[in-house]
Amino acid sequence: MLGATATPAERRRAFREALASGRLLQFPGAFNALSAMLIAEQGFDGVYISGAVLSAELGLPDVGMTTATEVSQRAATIARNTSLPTMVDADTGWGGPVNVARTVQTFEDAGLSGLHLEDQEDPKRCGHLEGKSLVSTDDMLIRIRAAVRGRRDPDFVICARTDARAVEGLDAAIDRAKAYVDAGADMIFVEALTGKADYERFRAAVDVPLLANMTEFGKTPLFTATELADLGVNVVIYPVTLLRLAMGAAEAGLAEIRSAGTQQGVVDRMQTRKRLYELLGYDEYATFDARLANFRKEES
Ligand SMILES: C[C@](O)(C(=O)O)[C@H](CC(=O)O)C(=O)O
Ligand SMILES: [Mg+2]
Repeated sequence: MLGATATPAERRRAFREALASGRLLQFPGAFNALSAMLIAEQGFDGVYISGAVLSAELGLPDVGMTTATEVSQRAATIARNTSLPTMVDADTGWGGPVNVARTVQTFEDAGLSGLHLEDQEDPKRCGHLEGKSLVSTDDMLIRIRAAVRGRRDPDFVICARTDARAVEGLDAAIDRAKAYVDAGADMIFVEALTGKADYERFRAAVDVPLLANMTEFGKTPLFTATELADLGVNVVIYPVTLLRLAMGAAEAGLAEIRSAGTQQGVVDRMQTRKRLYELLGYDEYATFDARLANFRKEES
């Protein structure tokens, strides 16, 4: 009830401890607070907050048009409603070094547990599309150092994403990742790898936690959790999965109403009112304030 029971500091500590355990942590992407609550209820390790999803939610392509304020407000709403650690996509950090430092502080204040910054040039794009261009390694090091300087809670995780695999090749991507770690990155997001051999090379070369992106319709095969754990990956995100599932169901439902003139045929695919109320914890609110108890008569 009333959102997270753990403080942001406790969640950051828990995230650090979970990372140190070496086991694979699964972070599905939440498209709103309610989906984050579902992720927690289903026993996942954390919640990912995707730039692609937030831009789509605003009706925009994922090309860096969102503002730090828009993302932090939405991220804060999600973080407030889960006791799990939350990782947010900070794209290219929204500007130069001082902006990046401020971005880190904004996300700390928003209750997040960590963020990732990528080495693309603006306008950035989805890491699985063609035509990406990167900033130089030196410029990315400036970004990372600025993020580290801005951080006030040492448990806040600063993850550096490299998009270099698809642009400069595997060796260059590994060299960049090592330099990013030397500059203070706590974790490396290895974007758009093409197979297990790529992960093996990264794992052997880099000794901080690795994050794998299991986005659908991209360059990376959809490896299972067991496969990723065997590769030594520490965090796996499923960034857009819930949005894609929900939008697929919404499209089918709208088509059904248009063709049948009623939603009756798709009611059995819906989350029921009862499940929604369970997830939102209506009963706990009713216990907190007896005047709310009459909500409980709904059974379907
Ligand atoms: C992880 C990602 O940065 C995101 O914003 O969720 C995207 C996901 C996607 O577009 O499928 C990415 O660039 O991989
Ligand atoms: Mg993104």
